[in-house]
Amino acid sequence: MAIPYPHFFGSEKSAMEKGILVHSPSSSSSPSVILTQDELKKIAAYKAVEYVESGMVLGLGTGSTAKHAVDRIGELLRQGKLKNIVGIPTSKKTHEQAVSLGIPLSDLDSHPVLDLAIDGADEVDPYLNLVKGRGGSLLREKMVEGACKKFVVIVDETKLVKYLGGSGLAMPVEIIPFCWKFTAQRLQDLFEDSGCVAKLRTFGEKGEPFVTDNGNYIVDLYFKKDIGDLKIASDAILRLAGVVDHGMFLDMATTVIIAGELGVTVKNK
Ligand SMILES: O=C(CO)[C@H](O)[C@H](O)COP(=O)(O)O
Repeated sequence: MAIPYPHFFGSEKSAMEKGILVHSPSSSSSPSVILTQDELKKIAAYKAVEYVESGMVLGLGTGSTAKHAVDRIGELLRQGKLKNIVGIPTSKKTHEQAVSLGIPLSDLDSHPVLDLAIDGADEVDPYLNLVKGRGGSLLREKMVEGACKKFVVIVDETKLVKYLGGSGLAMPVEIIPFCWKFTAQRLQDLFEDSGCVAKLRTFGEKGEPFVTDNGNYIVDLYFKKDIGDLKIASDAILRLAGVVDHGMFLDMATTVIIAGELGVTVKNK
């Protein structure tokens, strides 16, 4: 059940202190809350940071939701409320953000086991399987988050889907640049029955290929129908030479925090 915002923050006043817009219609004793999508992301992120304890080795996610969590960790370190944190960033962008906030950083070579990772997601299914990587960082995210004892996912409610691929938006696959058209075609053929269309991710007016932090390309898969058994789909993609990894994060999330219009819901595995 969702915890409504004023209750979630302790009171309407403390919700406002945290920068959350709360309206109390004079005709009603129960206040309503109007929140932007970014405010919802921030609420989920702040809730996740409550799981962080001093001395932890932390996976730092990538994207607009994870950014709020990293900012909050930096703030708590600055205030002395958290101490001895070691962060392992999941992208160059998050690395830069963490450095700017003074968060001490390390890597998986030095810290192969992490206490906790916090990251956003593009889709969350009812079994807490995820699609990630629309921000292009899926490979490092999967490496870091796969090495964590706990993986807390933070989303606003628009990310909830009945099945992965169900949003109609991209399911990213990281591939090597060599003969990318060949690999993209093989990926599309693999999911022909689901009406799959594979598109190279590009950016800018000239449509340059988007290049990941690892020097690879991303092919986005769009499905018209459910792709069925996710483990079978995952294995089939990973068997293709030329594929590095895909954005399905199966059975990895231990907790998902969902911020919605009516409040925050925490789902545990
Ligand atoms: O997987 C990711 C980046 O590779 C992001 O976590 C995902 O795209 C969600 O992003 P946002 O929080 O901006 O909605």
